[in-house]
Amino acid sequence: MTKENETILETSNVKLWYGKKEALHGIDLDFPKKGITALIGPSGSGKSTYLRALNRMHDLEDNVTVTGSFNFMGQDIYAPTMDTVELRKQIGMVFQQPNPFPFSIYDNVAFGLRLSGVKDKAVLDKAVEESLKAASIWDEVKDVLGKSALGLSGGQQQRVSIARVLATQPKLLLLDEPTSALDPVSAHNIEDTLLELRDKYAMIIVTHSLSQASRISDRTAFFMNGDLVEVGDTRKIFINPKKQETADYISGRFG
Ligand SMILES: Nc1ncnc2c1ncn2[C@@H]1O[C@H](COP(=O)(O)OP(=O)(O)OP(=O)(O)O)[C@@H](O)[C@H]1O
Repeated sequence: MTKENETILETSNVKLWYGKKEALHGIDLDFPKKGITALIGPSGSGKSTYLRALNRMHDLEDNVTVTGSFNFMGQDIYAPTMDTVELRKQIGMVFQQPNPFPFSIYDNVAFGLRLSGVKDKAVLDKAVEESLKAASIWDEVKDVLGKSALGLSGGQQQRVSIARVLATQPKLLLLDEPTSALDPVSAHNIEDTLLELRDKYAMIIVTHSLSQASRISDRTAFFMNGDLVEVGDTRKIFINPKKQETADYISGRFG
């Protein structure tokens, strides 16, 4: 099997500058087609900066320079011809704050498909139902699909945000601290949802919670000061890391 059959995304020598400040110093990191990779590390280590580079979120900011290679299933993410709207359908993002649009639950989930020109009600109905089921929130909202998503709890809003991303059939999900704004029960529900999705999707999650990383991720990458210190099987990183910095961070000696 070639490497491309096993990996969904290969990044190498990724550097990123905010103005003149170099925030990423040459990250080499690949991701398998299925399963969860957690990005951990102290505040300011570059986890979110790296994550946001993967679906070109930095294009929306001034004064950011990105270099390096980003091979997403044979496509160069930073190719000048890349359609970033299409890219973000394939590489969807879930943010720290649940961010439903001020529309009905149904319209939130159907949003991306309608943007792609899908008008057939039966197709939309099916996609909305399947996405809400996959995000483990169908039973809670199936009778109120016409109501505003803003009326839901934070945890429910976050699962609707996940459903909205899933509706466009992404290959890779980026999750930037998706539970840190939620109460513990809602956070636990999101973790369960991600575990349900891990056999179908590649997911990359930035988390400050080491216990969350150890509970849900298959692989863990440890970032520090804009460098990738080490990446490997989560159990190995937590039980027997190769690098002293990783061991110090895992054991709570800093960060
Ligand atoms: N928009 C920005 N402009 C300038 N510098 C930034 C910007 N965003 C992040 N940085 C800097 O880049 C570095 C990496 O930040 P980043 O947010 O990626 O770290 P992080 O590991 O995700 O941190 P946290 O865990 O606190 O979210 C930090 O030094 C940060 O101050």
